[in-house]
Amino acid sequence: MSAETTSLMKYLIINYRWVLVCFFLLPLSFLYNGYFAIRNWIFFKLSSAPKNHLKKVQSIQKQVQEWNKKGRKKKLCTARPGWQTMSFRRPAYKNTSHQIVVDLVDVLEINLDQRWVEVEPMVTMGQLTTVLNPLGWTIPVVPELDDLTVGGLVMGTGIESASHKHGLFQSICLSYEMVLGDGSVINCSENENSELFYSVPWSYGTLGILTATRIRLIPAKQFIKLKYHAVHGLDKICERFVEASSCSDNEFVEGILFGPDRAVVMTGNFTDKPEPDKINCIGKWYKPWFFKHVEKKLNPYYKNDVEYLPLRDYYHRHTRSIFWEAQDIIPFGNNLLFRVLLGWLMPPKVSFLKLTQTETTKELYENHHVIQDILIPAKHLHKSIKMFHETLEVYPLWLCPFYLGQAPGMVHSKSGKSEMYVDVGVYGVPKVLDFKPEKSTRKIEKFAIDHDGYQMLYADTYTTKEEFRNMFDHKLYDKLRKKLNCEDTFPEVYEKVSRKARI
Ligand SMILES: Cc1cc2nc3c(=O)[nH]c(=O)nc-3n(C[C@H](O)[C@H](O)[C@H](O)COP(=O)(O)OP(=O)(O)OC[C@H]3O[C@@H](n4cnc5c(N)ncnc54)[C@H](O)[C@@H]3O)c2cc1C
Ligand SMILES: NC(=O)C1=CN([C@@H]2O[C@H](COP(=O)(O)OP(=O)(O)OC[C@H]3O[C@@H](n4cnc5c(N)ncnc54)[C@H](OP(=O)(O)O)[C@@H]3O)[C@@H](O)[C@H]2O)C=CC1
Ligand SMILES: CC(C)=CCC[C@@H](C)[C@H]1CC[C@H]2C3=C(CC[C@]12C)[C@@]1(C)CC[C@H](O)C[C@@H]1CC3
Repeated sequence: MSAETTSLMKYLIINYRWVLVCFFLLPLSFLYNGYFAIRNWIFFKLSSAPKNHLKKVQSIQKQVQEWNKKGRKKKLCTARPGWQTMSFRRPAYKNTSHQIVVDLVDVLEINLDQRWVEVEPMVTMGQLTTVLNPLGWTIPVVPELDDLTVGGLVMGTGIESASHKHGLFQSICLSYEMVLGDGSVINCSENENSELFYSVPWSYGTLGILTATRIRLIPAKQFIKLKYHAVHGLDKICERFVEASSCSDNEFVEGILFGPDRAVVMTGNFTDKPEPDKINCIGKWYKPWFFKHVEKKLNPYYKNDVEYLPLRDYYHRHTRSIFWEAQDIIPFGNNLLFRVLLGWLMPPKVSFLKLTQTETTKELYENHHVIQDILIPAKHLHKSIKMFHETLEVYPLWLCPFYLGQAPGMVHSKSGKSEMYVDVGVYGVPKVLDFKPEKSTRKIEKFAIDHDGYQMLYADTYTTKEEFRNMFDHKLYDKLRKKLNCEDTFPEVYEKVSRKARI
């Protein structure tokens, strides 16, 4: 192909990706989701899920036992296709691993007396809210994006705007059922095999295969009363955000920084008594993208600083626009006409976007786009925002507070006492002229390490193995790896998440 043709192709792929997305990926996403909704519903009406679970776990045990009999030639990972995982990259290690089929996609039991729900690891956040919310219950932390799986959230991490109260996703899990490298099944919780229980989070499936988990339930009301606080000036923004995060009356706290000195801090509470004229069904297909709606609150003209959002609309408020990523995929996606005509098909499935992205798209995102979540003690919030501005100048920034306790494991507060942390989510095109993926990311990683912080590992990590072990506490993890003979069974976490492990 001539150079002119190649550059024309690249131009079209980059500037007209929306054609593929709107005419193919949106309808396909709708059909795919529709199929699974019906399939789930049938399985639950038949209440077949709980009965099948034991058989499905035995099939995993059998796969592991056969792998053992054949001499444990390759290390284990799940057979979930790499294009389906909620991260920009694909796991390269799957091609050289022994893949275990983990077909565990169901909600098993809802125990309202003891207030827990038992789910299989491939259950998604969308599935769980569909099930629980109509019953008047919820899990305390509901990570955004429908397609996040419980297994991925347990083995990696999960966060949302209730995390300042309830912690990261692993803090709401009561127990895990796992198949170990020798094919045995083990249960762990705070009171049973507790060292394994605390080692599972952030272990990325390198201690065993998760087959079920019990998650705490709390009563849910049908609306969230959401207050928008427009704040100007970085000092005031940090002060207001940290104050809101520390206020126990707030059940939900979130911030969106629209520029170095302007933000909207949002505080929310459950309610069943909405003021009718202030109900905003923000999840409706024709409604503006949530972050765009929030941005308008910066304008003093928009007086309405209190709204009532239906619960599921609130939980998935960023899903339709994939936070603010959809604007780089469908630039006119927030246009009223588009929303009215095609908004009901949004969002395109992240996995389909990943499956269909060309080398050109990938290169564009690699060199001109950042997707990172850095977890920093709240006392360093001001410094971290300035660092992000100097290093990247990407806006909006997502600010999500979370309570980080002292529990042992790879991620815990490093100050000797529980403290408030903030997830600073950076998703977008850097405006700085000297952005270089590796150099800029390593600068952010160093800032995190130097300030007792962490990096979410769905994102690219350029840390060396030594820096990685410096960021994440491997003491208990190494002990369990040895105790469970994981050395020749599962790769280490670093071998699954490092930049070299993903393509
Ligand atoms: C455990 C469970 C899992 C579910 N998972 C999904 C899902 O993933 N996707 C989806 O679209 N809908 C799911 N549902 C929703 C279900 O299909 C109903 O729409 C929802 O439970 C509303 O309940 P109901 O009041 O109509 O009565 P029913 O659903 O008939 O439930 C009455 C009671 O029976 C028990 N029960 C019902 N179904 C199950 C089951 N499958 N397993 C165990 N106990 C059950 C529960 O205690 C429930 O409260 C689930 C429901 C339950 C209880
Ligand atoms: N709001 C939020 O909190 C958000 C979080 N995220 C990120 O997305 C991630 C989840 O993505 P998702 O696609 O659901 O997960 P993935 O499929 O990406 O899985 C993440 C890791 O968990 C391992 N894993 C998953 N299921 C099992 C299991 N049953 N047994 C053993 N190991 C398992 C995978 O191992 P293997 O490679 O062997 O399959 C993989 O290493 C989270 O960790 C989080 O970092 C992204 C967006 C929002
Ligand atoms: C809230 C937290 C903790 C994280 C949110 C992360 C998400 C914004 C990203 C996780 C995976 C990302 C992918 C994309 C956009 C941003 C995420 C959803 C793409 C859809 C961007 C376009 C590419 O072509 C494919 C990407 C797949 C992963």
